Amino acid sequence: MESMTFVLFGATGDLAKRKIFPALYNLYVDQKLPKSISIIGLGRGDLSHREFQEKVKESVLDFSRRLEHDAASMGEFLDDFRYSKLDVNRKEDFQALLQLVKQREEELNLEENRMFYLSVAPEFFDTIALNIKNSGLGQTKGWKRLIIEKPFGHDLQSARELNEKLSRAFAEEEIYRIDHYLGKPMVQNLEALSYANPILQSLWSKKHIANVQITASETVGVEKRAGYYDHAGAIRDMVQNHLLQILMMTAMDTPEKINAAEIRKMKQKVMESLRPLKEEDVQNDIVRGQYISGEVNGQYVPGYLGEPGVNPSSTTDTFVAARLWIDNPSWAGVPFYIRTGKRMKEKSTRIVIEFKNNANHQYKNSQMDPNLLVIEINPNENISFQLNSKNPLNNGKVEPVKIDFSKEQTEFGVPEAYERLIYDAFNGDSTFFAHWTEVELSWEWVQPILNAFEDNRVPLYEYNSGSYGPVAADLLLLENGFKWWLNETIQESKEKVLHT
Ligand SMILES: NC(=O)C1=CN([C@@H]2O[C@H](COP(=O)(O)OP(=O)(O)OC[C@H]3O[C@@H](n4cnc5c(N)ncnc54)[C@H](OP(=O)(O)O)[C@@H]3O)[C@@H](O)[C@H]2O)C=CC1
Ligand SMILES: O=C1O[C@H](COP(=O)(O)O)[C@@H](O)[C@H](O)[C@H]1O
Repeated sequence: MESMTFVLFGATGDLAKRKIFPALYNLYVDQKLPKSISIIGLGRGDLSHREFQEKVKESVLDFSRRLEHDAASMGEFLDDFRYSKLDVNRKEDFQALLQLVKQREEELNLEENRMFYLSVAPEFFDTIALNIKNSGLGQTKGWKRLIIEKPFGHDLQSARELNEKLSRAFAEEEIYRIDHYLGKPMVQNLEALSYANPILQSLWSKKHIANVQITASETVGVEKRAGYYDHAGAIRDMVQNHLLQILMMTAMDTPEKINAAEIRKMKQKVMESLRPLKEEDVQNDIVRGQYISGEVNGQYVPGYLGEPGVNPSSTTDTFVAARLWIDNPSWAGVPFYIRTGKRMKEKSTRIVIEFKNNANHQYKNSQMDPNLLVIEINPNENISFQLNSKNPLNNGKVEPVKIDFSKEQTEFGVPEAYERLIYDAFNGDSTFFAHWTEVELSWEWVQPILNAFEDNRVPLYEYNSGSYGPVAADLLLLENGFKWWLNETIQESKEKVLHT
């Protein structure tokens, strides 16, 4: 891998502490960091290089998936880190940064490859990009790349404005927009499931699939992020980015070649075929909810309006469910249902593919469950297939059987999303980063929902913490003769589990 400089804006923040430093450490242990690298952390406070290295070490000890640490190699890892004080609005701080970057490039004999990671509030993205350009940091003999965190804009217009500003300093192919769901192994696996399994490829369309359900439910509430969340809601926090990205990855046609350009082209086609929401569709196809108090995992928790920092009369959505239609030859007529919510009964991100069930027509009086393909993304990673089979222990009755394709976990766990994504960015592989066109098309689809929420044209249903969300979300499926396949309903089936 080429030598490089990694500049981290927001190096004293929460994301750096919990995700970015542990990811860099695990990449280092797995020998996936460039052999020669200079890592420069930035924050507004006064910190010596040594104090900063201690902070990095603490975060690795607290949050790394690896629990064993060798002091000598930890020392070597920390040696790559330096700190520079920087306020995004102070041009002279960018000059000081440039001097440090150059000094380290000389000391370590690095190529002039520079990666800038913006782990700061989004309102700083454009100022930083501009200052990188104007200070000379962006003029390199090698490459330059920009990694940015979400949220990418607050609505369609602000996203477009932001993109226009960023594009004055960085070309599209230099921008890596992080959507950490795209770093999850099972999401990355979606394209392989179809191209590597001809049997699935032949089933993967409206001919055999009755509906697709994508769920991202969480047990946590708003936690300490009310300042951000109360202005964002589930629609901006989860739907516009993560859920639509999963939808694209699930519904895309198999690309001719497996590379970033082809995969992104296929994803874009899905978004282009997504039926736009008319004003009246929003009321019919979107369900909005907000949690009230209840019990989660046996513990009483307050409602959203009682959370610290939340406006007591807030109408922010903490739950959204939607019915979507992809009007292309593969999926016309197949409803896609998505839903996400905080303070729900279980933490579960998964895709359930329900196959068409002709057996009940052919064999009168039989009430067989449909075949289901369940792709569990988080917290467990697993693929299972539900078939119907005779049970010799129940008078040969035909019952659902779940076949489980789980992989053994290693002692250190699998690389986290941030490890995979940072590694890909080091290598210039943008396959699992969101392209601007995808982001723009996602905002275009979401914008009528934002307008309807803003104007209160969609009811705001209360749901109990610890529940599966408002009943209206069940009706969304019932209208088409379906139901949400919950973890517990799938597991209610007598299980015969075959491990690969
Ligand atoms: N935390 C998370 O789990 C997630 C965060 N994100 C996104 O990541 C980004 C960072 O989030 P997070 O780490 O939680 O935020 P924090 O508030 O914890 O940290 C913000 C960082 O920005 C720095 N900063 C603030 N103002 C300035 C300024 N004027 N000039 C230079 N630096 C400044 C802070 O430095 P100082 O210490 O000097 O104040 C700090 O390092 C945001 O875009 C967020 O939306 C995305 C997904 C998850
Ligand atoms: O981006 C976000 O994702 C998390 C959920 O991520 P997961 O990997 O635990 O599924 C969510 O809690 C947060 O509100 C949102 O900003």
